[in-house]
Amino acid sequence: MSKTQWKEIPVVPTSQEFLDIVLSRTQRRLPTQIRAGFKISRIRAFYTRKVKYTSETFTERLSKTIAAFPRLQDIHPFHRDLLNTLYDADHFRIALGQLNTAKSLIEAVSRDYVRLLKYGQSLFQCKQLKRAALGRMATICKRLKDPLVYLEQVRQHLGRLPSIDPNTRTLVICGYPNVGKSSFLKSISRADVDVQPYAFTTKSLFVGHFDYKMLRFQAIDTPGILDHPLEEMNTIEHQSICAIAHLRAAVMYFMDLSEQCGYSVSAQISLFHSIKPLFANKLVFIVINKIDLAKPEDLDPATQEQLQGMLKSGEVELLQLSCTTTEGVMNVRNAACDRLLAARNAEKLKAGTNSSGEPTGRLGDLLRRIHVAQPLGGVTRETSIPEAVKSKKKYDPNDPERPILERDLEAEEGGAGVYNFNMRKNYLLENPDWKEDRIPEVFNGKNVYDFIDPDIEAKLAALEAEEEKLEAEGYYESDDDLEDAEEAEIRYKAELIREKRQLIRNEAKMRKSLKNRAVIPRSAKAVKLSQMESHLGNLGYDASNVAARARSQSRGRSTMRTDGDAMELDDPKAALQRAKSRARSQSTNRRTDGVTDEVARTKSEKLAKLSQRKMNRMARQGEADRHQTGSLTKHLVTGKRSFQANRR
Ligand SMILES: Nc1nc2c(ncn2[C@@H]2O[C@H](COP(=O)(O)OP(=O)(O)OP(=O)(O)O)[C@@H](O)[C@H]2O)c(=O)[nH]1
Ligand SMILES: [Mg+2]
Repeated sequence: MSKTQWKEIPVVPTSQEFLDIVLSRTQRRLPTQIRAGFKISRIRAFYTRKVKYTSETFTERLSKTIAAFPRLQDIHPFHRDLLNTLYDADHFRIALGQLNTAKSLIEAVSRDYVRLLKYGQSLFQCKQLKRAALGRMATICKRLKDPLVYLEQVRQHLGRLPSIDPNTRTLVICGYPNVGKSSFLKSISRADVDVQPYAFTTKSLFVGHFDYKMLRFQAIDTPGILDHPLEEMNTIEHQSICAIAHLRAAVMYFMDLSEQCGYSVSAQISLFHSIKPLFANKLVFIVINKIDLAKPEDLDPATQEQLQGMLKSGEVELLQLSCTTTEGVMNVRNAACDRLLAARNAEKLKAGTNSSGEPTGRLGDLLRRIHVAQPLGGVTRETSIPEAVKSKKKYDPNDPERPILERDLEAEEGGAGVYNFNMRKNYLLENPDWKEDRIPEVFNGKNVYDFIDPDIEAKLAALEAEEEKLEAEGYYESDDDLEDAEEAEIRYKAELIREKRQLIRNEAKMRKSLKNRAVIPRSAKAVKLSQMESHLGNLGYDASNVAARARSQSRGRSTMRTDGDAMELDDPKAALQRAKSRARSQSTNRRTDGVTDEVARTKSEKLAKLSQRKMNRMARQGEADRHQTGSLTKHLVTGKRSFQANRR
C-alpha cells in the first residue's frame, strides 16, 4: 500500500454516528409501507428485507473501514515499525479485529432473525422481530465505541505522517538533539521544519525533497537521540531509530563540536558507537556542523583521537559544513548523493549474480533453459548447391540462345496493339490437343458449367438398366397388390391405437368437467315425496297427508286444465305457460336442464361463453377508466387560443 492511500482513509465515525448512518440509510431505502391487511407473506418479506439490508449496510461499512487501514503484514518493515512505535501494533490489530468480530456477529444476528421471521404470524410479530434484530445489531455497534474512537485518531495521525518512500534514494539525518539537523534539511530542501535553539524541537519524522543530477532524492530529518539503551528511549527517539534501521539510505550522523547544543562531544561519539549496529550495510557519513564555531582541528588531541577512531571503525567519511554560513552545505549534500548513487548502482549490478559473477535467480534460470546451437563434434558439412541453380544463366537480350519471351513474340507478330497473346497456350489439360477446343460458356441462356456432371453418362446408363429390369419383372402391370398382408396389419393396429387414444382423451375431458362442477349440497338435492314420507315416519311424525297436501298446492299450472289435451294444442299461450312452469318446478340443476348428453352440454357452454364475450368487451366504463368529470371552464375550451393558453 502506498503512502498516498493513507491520506485517503475515510473518516471513522463514532459508534453513535455509525448507528445513525446505518439506520437512516435503511429507513431511506426501505420506508415502512406495510399495513395489517396485507398478505402475511408480503409482510414477512418486507421485514426480512429490512433486517437483511441493515445487516448488509453494517457489514459493508465495517468492511470498508477495515479495508481502508493498512495491513501490518503487507507494508514495508519501516512503516510497520513506525506504526508500531506510534500506535502500538497490538492495539491497532485488536481494534481492527473487534470491528471484524462485530461484522460476523451482526451477520449471525441477521441470519437468526431472518429465520425467525419466516414464522411470523402477524404484522405485529414480524415488526417485533425486526425491532429485536435491529436492537441487537445496535448493541453490537455500541460496543465498538472505543475501537472506533482509537481508529479515528490513528486515521488522523496517519494522514499527517510524511510520505516516505522506503525504496527511493534517501538521506537520513540523525544525531544528538539541537546539533542542527533541521537546519541542514531546511537549507537543502524546501521542507518547512522548525529550527529552534533548544533540544527536541523536532518530535517526529520530516521529509524534504531535492533534485540532484536530474534525480529526485528525499532527505529525512529525524528527532534527536540521546545516548541511552533502546528500552529507555521514548516514542520520539524510537522514530529516529526506526528510520535509521529500516531505510536503505545514506545515514548522515550530525555532530556539533562546539557543544553549543548542550551535549559534550564525547557523548556524541559514544552515541555513534551505540547505534553503529544499525548502520550495517549502509553508507555512513559523519557530518560536523557549526564549523563557524568549532572545527575538528580546534579539538584537544584526546577528542581528536576519538573522532579518528570513529572514522576508522568502518567505511565512514567525514564531512564539514555550517548551516549558518551555508559553507560546505552543497558539498556535503553532493558528496553524500554521489556516494549513494554509486552504491545503489553497484548493488543493482550485483543483483542476480552469485559470488563468482554468474547469474542467479530468475535470470540464471532463464539463461540455463535457453538452448544455444552448438557445432557437431568437429564435423564440417559441405555446402550443397542444386544443379539447376548452378546452370542458371543471366538473361541477356543480345544472346541468340536466350529463352524466348512473350515480348519477343510480340515484336515478331507485329508489335504492341496488333499482337494478341494466346491465353490458352499454357493450359494444363489431359490432352494438349484440347487446348484450342471451343466450349460455349452460356448456352440457351444458361451457364453451361452449372450442368456439367462428369458421371452423367454412367448414371443414365444405370437408370436405364434399372428401368429395363423393372419392366421385365412386370412391375408396372400390377398395382393392386401393393399392400401386402403385413402392411394391412400395421394399419389395423394403428387404427386401434388411434381409437384408444381418443377414448382416453374423452375420459380425461369428462373427468375435468366433472371436477369443475359445483358440488350440490345434500340438502339441496331433490328428495322424492315417498322418501320424505318414510323419513318423517321414522322420526315419529304422522306423514300420511304430506303427499296429499303437497299435491293439493298449486304449482303454477292452469287450474282450467281438463283431461283432454286438445285444449293445450289449441292454445299455444297456455302451452308455453305450462312448459315454463314445468321447467321451473322440475328443474334441479339449470346447467343440465334440457341437455341430453355430455357433448351437448360442452357445446352449449361454449356457445354461452361466446355470446358473453361481446358483452364483456363492450362492458360499461368503470371507475378505473380514464374519464374527465364535469365540464371545463369555458375560457379553456372556447375562442381563439393564445400561446400556451390551455397549459394550466
Ligand atoms: N552557529 C551555528 N548555529 C547553527 C548552525 N546550524 C544550526 N545552528 C543552530 O542550532 C540550533 C538548533 O538547530 P536545529 O536545526 O533546530 O537542530 P536540530 O538538530 O534539528 O534539533 P532537534 O530538532 O531539537 O533535534 C538553532 O538555534 C540553529 O540556529 C550552524 O551551522 N552554525
Ligand atoms: Mg530538528
